[in-house]
Amino acid sequence: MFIVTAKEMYDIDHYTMHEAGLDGKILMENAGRAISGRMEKFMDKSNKITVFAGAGNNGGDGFVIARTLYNRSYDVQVFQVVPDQKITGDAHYHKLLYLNYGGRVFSSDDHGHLVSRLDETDVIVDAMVGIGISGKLRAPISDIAERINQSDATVIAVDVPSGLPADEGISNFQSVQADYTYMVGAAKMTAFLESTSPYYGGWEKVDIGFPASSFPMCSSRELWGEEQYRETMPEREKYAHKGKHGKGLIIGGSSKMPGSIAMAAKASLKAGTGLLTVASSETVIRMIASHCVEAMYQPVPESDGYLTDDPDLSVSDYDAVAIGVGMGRSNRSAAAFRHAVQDTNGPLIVDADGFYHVKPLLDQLAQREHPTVLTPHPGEMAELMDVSIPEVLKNPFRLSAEFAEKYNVYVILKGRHTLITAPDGRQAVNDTGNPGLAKGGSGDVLTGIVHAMVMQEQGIFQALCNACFVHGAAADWMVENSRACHDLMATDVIEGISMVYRAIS
Ligand SMILES: NC(=O)C1=CN([C@@H]2O[C@H](COP(=O)(O)OP(=O)(O)OC[C@H]3O[C@@H](n4cnc5c(N)ncnc54)[C@H](OP(=O)(O)O)[C@@H]3O)[C@@H](O)[C@H]2O)[C@@H](O)CC1
Ligand SMILES: [K+]
Repeated sequence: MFIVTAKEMYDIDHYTMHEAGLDGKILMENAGRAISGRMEKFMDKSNKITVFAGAGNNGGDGFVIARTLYNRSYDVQVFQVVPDQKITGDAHYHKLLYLNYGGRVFSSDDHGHLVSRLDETDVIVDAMVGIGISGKLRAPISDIAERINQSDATVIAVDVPSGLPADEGISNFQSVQADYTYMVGAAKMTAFLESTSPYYGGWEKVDIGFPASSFPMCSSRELWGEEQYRETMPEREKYAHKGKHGKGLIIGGSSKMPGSIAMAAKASLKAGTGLLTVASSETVIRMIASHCVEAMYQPVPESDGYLTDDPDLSVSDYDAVAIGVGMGRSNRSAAAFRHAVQDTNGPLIVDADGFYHVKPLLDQLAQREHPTVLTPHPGEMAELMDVSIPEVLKNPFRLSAEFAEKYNVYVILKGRHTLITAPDGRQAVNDTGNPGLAKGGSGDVLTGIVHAMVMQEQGIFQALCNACFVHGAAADWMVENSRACHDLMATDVIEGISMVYRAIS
């Protein structure tokens, strides 16, 4: 499923109508039919349905929904939230059809009727404003949005909840709070932002006949779910040997944080790494070796509990190197970090305290011949980019793309909707995961899975998307079967990896 901005959606729309030749009235018919069909699955004929219709094509969708349900004997009333003369074009055509079929349209200025109808309404359809919004919701629609939000009825939003644009970057907004949103044709960006996604309620995309080829032409952003995982995840070959699945190195750990690297190592092995070496101080290795007996261990010198550089550590011998987990922010480790950046001869994954060490080296990353992968959460991303955390949360798509392109890195911006970005601008939002993952250790486990995935045969971007998918799906499996979000531990997620591999292949 593609994720679009308003401009991209209008480009898809323009291509469909002017290149492919499908009439806009038919697109609108398809949108309204698809949404009313979905609504019928949870409604019965005793339900009273009230449609709020605006002037644009979003309102036009509302008139089709009203006509379709009215024609199937539902109790439907439409409240028009703009004067008659504002309804033009395809929306006007569908308003007339609705009237010709015998439907009735009321003005939302008739407050008495509006209030009494809302009192008896079971289902509200919000078709006031769609992706054509500009600025904050204006009166009288803003007042109606407030009334809708106070009502006990189930609120169904058409395309977006009125008040939300498709694009990221907003901070001052007022929106309808939907129970469920039917997004038309493609998912909209704001369905994945921390501040705006709750207004969508549950959601799904409805297909209305846009040509399949128009989406990749206009957007390079996808939602990554089971379908994409199944299509791209390589199968384990029957006669493969351990060398075929990657010889990996993880560097990190400090005496105060020995567990992080243990979890990353375990997750890497569980996710498929063929041969794994863990480079850390002897103190750390003593603490963790019995917890991950399958790994090999390479002691490096330490100072005051932090690892220091070992010039003899041949990082170039490994297929992929992950560095940073549990490493701490001591300058004693800076040389070890530089060593890894300069000499790694394959994908390099940087996480956690690694960001502190990588910041002065960002220009060097841009020169690396092999992929570099950074896996920050929003706080770390803000530090890397010298912006505020709210700024990252407001513009995750744009900032990730700018950073990835500037420094030639892949970025995994972690969060409820983890966002994966390639240096060439491709982006994917991971579709799995649950609040149980908001816990210490989750990131270490993800680093381990990413480390394993980049060594399996698949494109690097797909590898990162699949790593995020498996991480979230492992957590989902555990929460569905044996844990709750409250007690899910990072080590449980490692166990869950097996279940994902067994269940989905
Ligand atoms: N062919 C397609 O693309 C398809 C699109 N489809 C549907 O069309 C939708 C896009 O339609 P669209 O472009 O007509 O814009 P739309 O969202 O109805 O908004 C425009 C209206 O909003 C108003 N308005 C603006 N800002 C406002 C504010 N702050 N506060 C209050 N009002 C505000 C603005 O008023 P004005 O500024 O003109 O006075 C104007 O009346 C899309 O989301 C999908 O549902 C489907 O039918 C399938 C095919
Ligand atoms: K809407």
